[in-house]
Amino acid sequence: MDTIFSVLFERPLKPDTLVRGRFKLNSLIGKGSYGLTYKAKDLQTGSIVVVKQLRKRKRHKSEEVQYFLQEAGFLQQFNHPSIPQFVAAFEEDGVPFLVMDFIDAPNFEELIFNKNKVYTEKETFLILLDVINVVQYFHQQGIVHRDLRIPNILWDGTSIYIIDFGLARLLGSKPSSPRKGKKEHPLFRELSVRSDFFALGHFALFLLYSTFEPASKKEKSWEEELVLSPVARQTIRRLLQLDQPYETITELIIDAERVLSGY
Ligand SMILES: Nc1ncnc2c1ncn2[C@@H]1O[C@H](COP(=O)(O)OP(=O)(O)OP(=O)(O)O)[C@@H](O)[C@H]1O
Repeated sequence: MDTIFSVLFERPLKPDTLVRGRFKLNSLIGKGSYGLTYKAKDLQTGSIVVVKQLRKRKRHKSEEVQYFLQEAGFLQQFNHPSIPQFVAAFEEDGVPFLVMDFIDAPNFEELIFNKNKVYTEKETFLILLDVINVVQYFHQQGIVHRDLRIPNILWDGTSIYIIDFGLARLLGSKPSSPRKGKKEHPLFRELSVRSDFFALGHFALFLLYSTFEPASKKEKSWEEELVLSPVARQTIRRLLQLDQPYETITELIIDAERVLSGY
């Protein structure tokens, strides 16, 4: 039986644990509030996979289990080279697991802050356009990601990947309870395509700021600090909903292409 202690201080499964007689765990790669994530080997196919395990304290909350299964359902439904391929979803000893392909690419948080990569306006908009094409794929299926942050967007130098559909929702579904203890701008979690556009505005700013060298200690706004072409600035203003927000992704694609046509 689970004690309160074992639920609150859940230990990750040990390396070499065999889950479902098929997935051999290698290392723990993430410990979020919702689950534990491992890199593992699929002994059936020989591929490297990611195994997500829902946390004990979430297993008794039907809403959390439902969202965990929903993430599995979305991955199963998707068939896109830039989204991890679904491998399996199952329960073992009452614990829900989700398995997907491992994507061997760094995310933009690592690229910018650990590898000190820098992105010009042109590079930023080329990458942004690739991200937008993937976002368009799931928006067309009525799904919003709601967590398009730099750790969830990966880049192997050639291709973009979007991971972590844990907060993704169907447009028109019932909003879930706000995440406890998380201070976040309400626009990030809005159940509309605008929340993904808002996040893409921040994503673009992270890339653009990689070239920024502060000239003074005084903090200024991004519009004062970054040297951008007028159309790039306008696109970001609309993504951040400082000007008329984009209603559809097609309008956004047109503007991103306009930025690139200036080069
Ligand atoms: N399919 C995948 N391929 C490669 N790495 C992945 C994949 N899915 C997740 N990861 C990596 O595993 C780690 C854990 O990811 P996870 O989605 O569980 O979220 P988290 O960031 O730990 O938690 P939270 O989203 O709750 O803050 C992250 O470093 C993420 O980059």
